Amino acid sequence: MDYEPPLPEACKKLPESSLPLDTRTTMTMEGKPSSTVEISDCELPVIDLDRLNRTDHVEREECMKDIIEAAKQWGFFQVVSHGISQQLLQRLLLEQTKMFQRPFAQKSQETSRTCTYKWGNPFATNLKQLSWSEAFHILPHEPANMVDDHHKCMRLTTKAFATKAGPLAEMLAAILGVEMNLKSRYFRENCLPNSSVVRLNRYPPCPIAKHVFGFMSHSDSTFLTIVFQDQVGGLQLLRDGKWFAVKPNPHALLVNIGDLFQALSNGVYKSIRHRVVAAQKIERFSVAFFYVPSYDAVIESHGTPKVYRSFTFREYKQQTEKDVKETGDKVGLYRFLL
Ligand SMILES: O=C(O)CCC(=O)C(=O)O
Ligand SMILES: [Fe+2]
Repeated sequence: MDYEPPLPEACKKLPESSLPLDTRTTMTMEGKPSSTVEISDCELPVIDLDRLNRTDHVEREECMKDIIEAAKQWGFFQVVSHGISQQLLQRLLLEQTKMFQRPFAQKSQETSRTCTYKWGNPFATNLKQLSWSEAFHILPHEPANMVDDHHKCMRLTTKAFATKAGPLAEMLAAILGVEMNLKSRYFRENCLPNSSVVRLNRYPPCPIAKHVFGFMSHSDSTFLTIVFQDQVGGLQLLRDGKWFAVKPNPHALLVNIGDLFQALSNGVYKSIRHRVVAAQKIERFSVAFFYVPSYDAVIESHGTPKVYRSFTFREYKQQTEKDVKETGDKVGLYRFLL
């Protein structure tokens, strides 16, 4: 199909990586990824955010405690009653599908400051680093250069989603910040709507799913990430040295702690490595909302003794981009250890 990025050709140019056993998966009848014995499902905490609206303050505080505990113990959790309607999420999925169904040649030209098309990993040094996927990186609140009607609908829907996801992220971040006596205005001042980023992800069917990931193992360079995924599955997270599959929950959004919150909390909240296993016969879609600050924001560890030195978000981005260019992967927070 002329809309597929040339992932098979990119694979041929890369050496095989020796994948550890735990990365193997088998396929179900429908070609969905399913775990072999090495990978178990994990029951991520599901937090009902409606409890924050209760008049009973004990209920509200219990809910905040659950959020804080999930961020400490898991670094990943699910939220329901999150305030983003199913209608909007389904529209986003539809618009995203249409964007990806345009010819590859047309998608590749999408390189404006506010919307960039990416596929694979141009800096991969082996198959394990390739990422069998394509994505649009969008600055949802910036004025867009609307190329066509598809584009226009996708941008408007992405903006509507970000308009809801931003305040949701800010509320969760503020709750998590209380635990480390962070000033209540820290996130409001540093994470303005126009610094957030949305990534629309598509994972094409992958004939060599045993040799390549849909999305290589990584942690997010964010405070928080909010993910909406379809029902295909494939997301896995690393916990106590073992990979676990995250079962899609149609009513929930996923929330994960990113590197910046791990640094800010002096390592109390965990930015967990995660990856996506490719499916052999079906495509998968997801949308990630990245809650990040402006480039000048200072990330300073709150705790003693400090584990990380202070850095600006600009410094962090520059360092991770340099590492990715040189090695195919980012080193991340390790670079900022004291
Ligand atoms: O597709 C997913 O479920 C996760 C995507 C992801 O990890 C990311 O975009 O950073
Ligand atoms: Fe991620």
